[in-house]
Amino acid sequence: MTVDDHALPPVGVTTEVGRLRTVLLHRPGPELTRLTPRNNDRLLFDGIPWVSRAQEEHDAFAEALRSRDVEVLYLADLLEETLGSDEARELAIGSAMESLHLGESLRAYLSAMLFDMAPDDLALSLCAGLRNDEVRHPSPGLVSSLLADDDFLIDPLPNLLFTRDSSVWVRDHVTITSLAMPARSRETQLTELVYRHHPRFAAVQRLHGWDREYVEGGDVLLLAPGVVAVGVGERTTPAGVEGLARQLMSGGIATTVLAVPITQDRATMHLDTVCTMVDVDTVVMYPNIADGLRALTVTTESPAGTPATELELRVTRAEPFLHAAAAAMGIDELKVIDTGLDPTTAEREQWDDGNNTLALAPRLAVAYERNTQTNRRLEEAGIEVVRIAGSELGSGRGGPRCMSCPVLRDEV
Ligand SMILES: NC(=[NH2+])NCCC[C@H](N)C(=O)O
Repeated sequence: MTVDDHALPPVGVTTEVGRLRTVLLHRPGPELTRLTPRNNDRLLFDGIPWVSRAQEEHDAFAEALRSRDVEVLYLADLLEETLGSDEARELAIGSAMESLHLGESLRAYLSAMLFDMAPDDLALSLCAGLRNDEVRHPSPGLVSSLLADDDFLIDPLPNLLFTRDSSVWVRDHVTITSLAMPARSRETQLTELVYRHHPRFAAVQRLHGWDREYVEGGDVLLLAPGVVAVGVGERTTPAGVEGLARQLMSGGIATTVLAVPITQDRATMHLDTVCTMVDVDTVVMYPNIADGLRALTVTTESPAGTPATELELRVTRAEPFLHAAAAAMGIDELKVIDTGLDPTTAEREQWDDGNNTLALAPRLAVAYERNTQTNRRLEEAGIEVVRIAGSELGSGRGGPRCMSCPVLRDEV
């Protein structure tokens, strides 16, 4: 099949705040029903969400975007469409069957069973997982007899909800990230599959990959065209930021990468849990860290086109993040909206993703309604806030930015 590139919908993102045109979301589905008090920590949820309410909240989020002319793509739809191809189906099943828990007989049986499934059922099994007692093996072998009924043969992926983390668009390239926590590592096998095999993305160039150094999308902030900040902490590793910087610079997609160390802590797992952009020169930032955040600036003298591994990188000493960012962006000052909150309120609202806003355009951002004080301060600073409910969605520790992967934004 040859693809006419011109017929494909446009893609590309150069900043955090250009008018949002197309976004990738994942409507929470049956994978959330897999969460129990015994597995929620391992699966990176802080509670057990009420699933139907989480879906209502998510539908309202999607509707808030659509009503502002944003095209909403759903990961499950793209995955199902992708799995129509035998090649994609084989790859998807092959990588889901790599788990060492399975053993040869069960692996062979399951692979055949999955291959016979219709694309929608297969997509469901890959996302919601498969339990031992859900497989009707006519003569259960050693492994399925020894495993408990409720052991997962394919682990569920409740964090698919946070589409921000599993891919990042930088200009017209898509970065397939590599997720650090075992509970999430399969997610990027699925995003890579979609970007590789779905006809909509047939002309798109991919960077990085699910099997490379850890880089998570929540750590990546497109400060300005060609200037990318990358948080380094619990998720993205030092080697991850170097790997990404090399590819962005080799491809001529970025000229400067700021590596931003963040505390290795659940509350600050990604840079976007403490800092997001709401205008071309303005961020909202968790006040308890605003002064302490630092950055190393990475640039290169090697010309674009130099192979990523051969690029000579120049790295500065760590300096205050706000200075480094402004210098890299070529502006006098990167403004911080001072939410002015007392440390306890700030800590509570940061935990509930108060700083995790999704810009729909300069000075227009989606935020969880529960963070009343942060939102009031944003409005006082002239930011229009689109409030959404997130009492259930937030139990996975992610806000509007985490739950969205922008695919197309206007340039600013
Ligand atoms: N970009 C983000 N801040 N994503 C939040 C991800 C939350 C998810 N439960 C995790 O722990 O991985």
